[in-house]
Amino acid sequence: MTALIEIERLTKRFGAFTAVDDVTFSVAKGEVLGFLGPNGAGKSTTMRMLAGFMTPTSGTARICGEDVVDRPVPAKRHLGFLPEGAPTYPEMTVTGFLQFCGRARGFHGSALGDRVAHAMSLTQLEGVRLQPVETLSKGFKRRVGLAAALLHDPAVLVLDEPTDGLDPNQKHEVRNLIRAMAPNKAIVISTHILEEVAAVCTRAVVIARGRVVADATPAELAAKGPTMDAVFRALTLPEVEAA
Ligand SMILES: Nc1ncnc2c1ncn2[C@@H]1O[C@H](COP(=O)(O)OP(=O)(O)OP(=O)(O)O)[C@@H](O)[C@H]1O
Repeated sequence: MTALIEIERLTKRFGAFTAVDDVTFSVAKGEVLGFLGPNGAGKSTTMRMLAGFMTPTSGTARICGEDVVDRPVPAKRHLGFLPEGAPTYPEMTVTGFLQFCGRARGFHGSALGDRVAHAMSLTQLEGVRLQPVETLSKGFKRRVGLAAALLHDPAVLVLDEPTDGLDPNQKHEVRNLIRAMAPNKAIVISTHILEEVAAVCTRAVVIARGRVVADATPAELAAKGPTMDAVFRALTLPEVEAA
C-alpha cells in the first residue's frame, strides 16, 4: 500500500526544549491514524510541521511524495489541514470565508460555488451560511474549519482535534464523515478522546514528551490493559513508564 503521508525522524526544538523528538510514521490510503498523547506531548507541533506551517529542526515529512519543506506548494495541493482553534478572518460570513479559501485553491465561477456548497453540505453548515464566523458557537466554528479543509477534496487530511467543542450529535456526524471519506484518503486526527480511536481510527500512534511510545491498531492498544484509559496512562505517564 502506498503511503500518502511519510514522516521521517521529524524533530522540533524550541531553544533547549525538544517538543518533537525523532518522530517517524507513515499513513497509507484508507488509513485513519489517531494521533494521541497528553497535553503538551507534541501533537500540534508535529501536525503543523506535517502541514508545512512550521519548519522542522531536522527530519522530513512528505505528502503524496512531495517534501513539505522543499516543495511546499505541490505538497499543500494534496493536503487539507484543520489547525487547532477557530478559523481566521472571523468577520467573514461562512460562505464568504469558504469562497475565499476556494479562490485561494484556484476555483472560480460555478466550480467554486459547487465546491463551497458541497463542503457546507458535508459539514451541515447551510443554516448558518450568511452568519459571520465570529458569531458562531465553538462547534460551528470547528465545522467551518473542517469545511475549509475538505473544500478541494485532498488526498491527505490532517485534522487537529476535529471534534473539539462539538456536542455528541455533531461528534457523531463528524466521525461518520471521516469514516465515509477514509477509503479514498490518508487521514490523521489528533484527539484526547480515547473512544474516538475505537470509533474511527484504523491505527493509533501515541506520543509522550515528543516521542512515539506506541504505534498499533486500536484492538492491539486495548489489549494492553483493562481499559483504554489505563493503557493511555501506562504509556504516557513517566512514573508508570519508569516503574
Ligand atoms: N512556538 C513555541 N515556542 C515554544 N514552545 C512551544 C511552541 N509551540 C509549542 N511549544 C511547546 O511544545 C510542547 C508541545 O506542544 P504541542 O502544542 O505540540 O502539544 P500538544 O500535544 O498538541 O498538546 P495539547 O494536547 O495540549 O494540544 C509544549 O510543551 C509547548 O509548550
